[in-house]
Amino acid sequence: MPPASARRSQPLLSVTGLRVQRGNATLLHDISWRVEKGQHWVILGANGCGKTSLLKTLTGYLSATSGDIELLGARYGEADWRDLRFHIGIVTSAFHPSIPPAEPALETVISGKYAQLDLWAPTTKADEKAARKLLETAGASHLADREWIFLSQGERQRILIARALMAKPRLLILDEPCAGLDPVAREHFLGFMERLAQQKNAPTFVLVTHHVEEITPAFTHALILRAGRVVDDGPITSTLTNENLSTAFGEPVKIAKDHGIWRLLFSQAARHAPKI
Ligand SMILES: Nc1ncnc2c1ncn2[C@@H]1O[C@H](COP(=O)(O)OP(=O)(O)OP(=O)(O)O)[C@@H](O)[C@H]1O
Repeated sequence: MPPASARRSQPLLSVTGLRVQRGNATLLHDISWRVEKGQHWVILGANGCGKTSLLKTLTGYLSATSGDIELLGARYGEADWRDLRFHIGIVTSAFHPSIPPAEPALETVISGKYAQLDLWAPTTKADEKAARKLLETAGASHLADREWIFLSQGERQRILIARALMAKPRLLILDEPCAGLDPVAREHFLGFMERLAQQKNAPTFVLVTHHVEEITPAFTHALILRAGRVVDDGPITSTLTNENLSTAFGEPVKIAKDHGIWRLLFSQAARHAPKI
């Protein structure tokens, strides 16, 4: 066993020289990224910058052309990615169509323990108890028996977070969790996410978004992407700069904090002369 000092320094996730190529298209170029325990990250970038490709590669749905990914010291390719995937919870609207419309929310949550969509395994009393507790954490106890088809967007996101937490992941990826939420539902959801991230023993959060307003105080670090490359990564205070965000979004922008909320300011010209 390595000495205690080495064990302490092992990152939760380490991505080195990751390149993903499909045909003539290079989706990700030489991505290196290191996530330590206790950090919470936001991945920011414009449409098409490679966020989804990175998430798919981390969760084993897209294979790397070259480079290394290590999760808790286990290297993809050497360890079975299906085992590694249990340590990564992911909440994405891409799952929505795979959830049986008549499945009650409680079962959707329980299915997370088995990393399964469309639960078929027999459930135990202990699973049910754990799922009810998570529904309570998500402020969704009242939805336990409600069928998926009837849940609102905001309710679905909470149920999917509770579902992801069922497997006790070390890393929880939230892929644009506020997409489709009205402004009030979004504020409530951000408050819920913030409380969850601040909890003792919370997994490390990775929030994927286009919107700096969604970066709540729990987030400590940012990875900024542009056209499949890292623009910058590191502590929020040094990465959320006018220069990095202007590069990321391909337009001069300014970043400011207003009553504790990050905002991106555009010049008037951006609205009146859209790029076509
Ligand atoms: N299998 C593929 N073959 C070729 N090109 C692909 C493939 N998958 C994705 N791409 C391209 O790679 C680029 C990055 O796509 P990706 O979905 O990762 O972007 P994104 O940052 O998630 O975008 P958005 O914010 O719009 O969801 C896009 O230009 C996309 O068209």
